[in-house]
Amino acid sequence: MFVRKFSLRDFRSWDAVTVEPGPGITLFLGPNGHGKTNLLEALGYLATLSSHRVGADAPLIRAGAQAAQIGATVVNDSRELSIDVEINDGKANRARMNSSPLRRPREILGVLRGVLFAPEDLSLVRGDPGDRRRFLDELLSSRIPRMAAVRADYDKVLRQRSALLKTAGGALRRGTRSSDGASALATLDVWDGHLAMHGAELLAARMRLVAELGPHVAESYARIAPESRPASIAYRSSLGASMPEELTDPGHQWIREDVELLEASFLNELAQARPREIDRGVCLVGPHRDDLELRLGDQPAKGFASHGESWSFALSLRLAAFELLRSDGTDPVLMLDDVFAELDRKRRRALATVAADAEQVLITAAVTEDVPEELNATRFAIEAVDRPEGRISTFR
Ligand SMILES: Nc1ncnc2c1ncn2[C@@H]1O[C@H](COP(=O)(O)OP(=O)(O)OP(=O)(O)O)[C@@H](O)[C@H]1O
Repeated sequence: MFVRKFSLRDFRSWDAVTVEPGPGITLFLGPNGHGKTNLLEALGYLATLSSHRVGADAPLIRAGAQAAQIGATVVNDSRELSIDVEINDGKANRARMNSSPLRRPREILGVLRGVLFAPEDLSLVRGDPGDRRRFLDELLSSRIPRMAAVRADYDKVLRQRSALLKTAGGALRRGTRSSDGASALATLDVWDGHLAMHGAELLAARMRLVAELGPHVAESYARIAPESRPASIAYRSSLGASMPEELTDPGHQWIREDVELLEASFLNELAQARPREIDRGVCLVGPHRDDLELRLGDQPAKGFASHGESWSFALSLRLAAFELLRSDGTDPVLMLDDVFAELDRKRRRALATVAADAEQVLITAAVTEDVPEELNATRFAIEAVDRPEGRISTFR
């Protein structure tokens, strides 16, 4: 797969630009802060509907503008598809495919499959579980676009159920069964059912993903840091003792009934956790509480891995995602945001080997010396110029 053309309007520091990168390697060069990462961030947004740098959409809209637009024409197996997204300030975003409006932006997921590796990825190793859950869910939605809807449904139920837990908890603490509290308790069972249904589907998909990703992570890490200890990953579920043990075996062959089994286990764990949940007013069980455990040898990477090991692990996770998407039959677009300067010679070479072989690679760097020579690239020089409307990025 490759992006034949992409256009931005009022995205970050870009007012209007169209880029035709072509397959192979493209290098975006320019001084710090001149708008290189903004280009990859925009493509990353088309691939995942989120930024790898910020949680909210507002900073993506150019200062002074009302909306940002990102569009791309993607070539996959000689078939072209165009997608575009309008990011709005204060109202819902909109998306189109081949110029036809879509009901929901998430319907474009899966069209552009990309793997973006950036300095922020250190948080995959050192950050909160939420960063790792996001990594898994974005990869899931890229491989199985329907999973974005499952995640959205789960989140919706989670919000409703959490609100109910607070109402129920408040009523019980006051010692009176106000009508609000009583009806909250009565309807919790129904919400438990919804949460377990969507949650089991998400959980099963994540567990299968981790089982498939594991060997790729171990292999990538061994290639990047052969002198280090072996790297492994495991899914840590909040179902605790209710989790059926056979499902945790990475070699387990999943069948439809396994999801039903997970759903029953989920309900069981919810029943046990209910007094604690009502007491604390939060939902303590489910995929929103889970983590992807990263280990080096027999130690957790978080808190134990050195800076270099953490970088290698983060890179291995992204390379594993790349290999997994590739094994599905399509090379994803590989985006490397200012990462070579952070890597030592050996790790640069390992990354360069993968990049040299990918269908399309988009790289940002401050200077050409940062990029390994073997990545012979088409180059675009970027600079920011001061205009009455602000500092705007352009191609030199
Ligand atoms: N919403 C926005 N509106 C206007 N300009 C913005 C907006 N968000 C960010 N910028 C500008 O974009 C620039 C940063 O761009 P970017 O992160 O792409 O830099 P870069 O070239 O990748 O730099 P580095 O090499 O340091 O990573 C900054 O000058 C910042 O002020």
